[in-house]
Amino acid sequence: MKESISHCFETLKEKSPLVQSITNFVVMNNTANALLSLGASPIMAHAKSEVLDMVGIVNALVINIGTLDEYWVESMLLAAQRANDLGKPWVLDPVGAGATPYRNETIGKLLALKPSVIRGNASEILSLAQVNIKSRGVDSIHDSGEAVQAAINLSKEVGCIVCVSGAKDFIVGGERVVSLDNGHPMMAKVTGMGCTASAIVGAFSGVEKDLFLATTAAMAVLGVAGEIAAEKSDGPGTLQLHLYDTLYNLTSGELMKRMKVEF
Ligand SMILES: Nc1ncnc2c1ncn2[C@@H]1O[C@H](COP(=O)(O)OP(=O)(O)OP(=O)(O)O)[C@@H](O)[C@H]1O
Ligand SMILES: Cc1ncsc1CCO
Ligand SMILES: [Mg+2]
Repeated sequence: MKESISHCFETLKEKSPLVQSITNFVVMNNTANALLSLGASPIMAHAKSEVLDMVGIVNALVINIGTLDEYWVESMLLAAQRANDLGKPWVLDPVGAGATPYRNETIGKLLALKPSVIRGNASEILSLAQVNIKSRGVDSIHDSGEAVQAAINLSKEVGCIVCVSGAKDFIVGGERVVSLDNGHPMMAKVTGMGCTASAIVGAFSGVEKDLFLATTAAMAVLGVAGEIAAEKSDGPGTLQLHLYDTLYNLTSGELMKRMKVEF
């Protein structure tokens, strides 16, 4: 698996996938910069007048409901349907799932369109799997390990790959589960680190057809880059900056050496 992940990483650098994000106002800049540093090419586009054409030219689509509103939700549904029609992968980041009825209703509509990959924190994945939980905004109040069974159920129900992020990241494809033990607690103190994770999952999905592998590779790269960056940082501000530099300079050798992956 480590070799396949490393190969995926090389392919991404070589192909520089174009990734469309319909994402939230908070993280547009962070995620675009992270994708560029990694070697992918970001485009943020949500106008209903262009969304169908845009999905036509990109390698993957990421839909993140962080700062959703009525207009944006219509764009998201149009874009997801278009990606399905064209057989292109799309990633759902269900930010703040469970926090309000409007978020839940929107997530229901997006789930009906069957995302290729769902990436969320533990509280969000528990909420999507309809485990009756309380959620408190965008930050998880559960450990990722608590949401693994929910992720398995969700993966089977929707027929997609599910990633639960947190101290450990779990990637689930039906009965297959992989865990990654990289990263650093300070990563949770930079806004939109999870949104960046989802964007990177989009980038890998744009170059690797095996979406279980693509998702695992994406989370391994962010985990490894995050922990290297954290070692050089005094706090979340410099972590954000060091993350770009680390993504830019990361080699497949360093990735292989640092990656802690378990079945
Ligand atoms: N305690 C931790 N230890 C190691 N890595 C962590 C920890 N918490 C988060 N991470 C890493 O941070 C990244 C983002 O995951 P997180 O679960 O915090 O996303 P999120 O809650 O959706 O974030 P946001 O909503 O701010 O975008 C992942 O790569 C994850 O592995
Ligand atoms: C803080 C915040 N609020 C809506 S989206 C977002 C970014 C982290 O998910
Ligand atoms: Mg999130």
